[in-house]
Amino acid sequence: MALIIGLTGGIASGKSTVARMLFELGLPVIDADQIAREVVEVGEEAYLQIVEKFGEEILQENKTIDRAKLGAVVFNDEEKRKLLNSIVHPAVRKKMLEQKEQYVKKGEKTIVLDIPLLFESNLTHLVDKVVVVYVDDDIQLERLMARNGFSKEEAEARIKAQMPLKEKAAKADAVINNNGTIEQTKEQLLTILKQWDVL
Ligand SMILES: CC(C)(COP(=O)(O)OP(=O)(O)OC[C@H]1O[C@@H](n2cnc3c(N)ncnc32)[C@H](O)[C@@H]1O)[C@@H](O)C(=O)NCCC(=O)NCCS
Ligand SMILES: Nc1ncnc2c1ncn2[C@@H]1O[C@H](COP(=O)(O)OP(=O)(O)OP(=O)(O)O)[C@@H](O)[C@H]1O
Repeated sequence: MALIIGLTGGIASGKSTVARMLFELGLPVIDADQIAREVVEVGEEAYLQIVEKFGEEILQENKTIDRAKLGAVVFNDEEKRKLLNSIVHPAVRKKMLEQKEQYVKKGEKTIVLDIPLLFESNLTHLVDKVVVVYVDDDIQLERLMARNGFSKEEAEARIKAQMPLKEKAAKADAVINNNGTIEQTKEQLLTILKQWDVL
């Protein structure tokens, strides 16, 4: 039986940073954000539904989805966010599980599912252990504004669309505190993996 690790956290808390470390350690990582991009490529079923429900105004000239525009809509309107989630999430879940099965068939002993909305979407049953990448509120806001060039309001709207990070940390099997340096984060990750006999 493979060990399935769910990697989650808040927006800009450092999930991708930790996912990269896991990948560099040789573990297969399945990235829900990446899959969420693939399932809305031009012509895909989810793409067609998004255009039908949100209108052509959320498209760029080359017909691909304008993610900044769609983000501005859904992170300021809960109903619209739920609508987008209901279109995108089933397709993401299906593809994630297919990829996981392929890794299981290949004989991988540990598989990581990087899922930002693991708790919000009630997907914890898909994993054996949950690691939450945690940062304090002020650092999260700062890093999100810096990385995406968002105003404080834009960044706060995105943070508010998720379960508070402290609540996620309380539900985790292990928490990585990513307030410090990348090196400190790596050390915490290695300790957890050793505890779980992954390394
Ligand atoms: C709204 C969209 C177009 C904005 O795209 P953008 O390129 O700006 O952001 P990106 O996809 O890289 O997401 C960045 C982060 O935002 C957060 N986030 C994304 N979607 C959501 C959501 N529906 N609810 C809460 N947080 C979200 C996650 O922490 C994610 O890691 C895009 O996020 C999207 O299609 N979201 C719906 C699908 C989804 O839930 N994806 C996340 C996990 S499957
Ligand atoms: N320990 C750290 N020290 C300084 N900067 C960091 C640290 N960890 C991550 N960052 C930076 O913070 C930002 C957010 O990190 P990252 O992209 O890994 O978060 P994420 O949780 O994957 O975000 P999202 O939910 O949006 O996908 C990035 O710009 C990253 O380079």
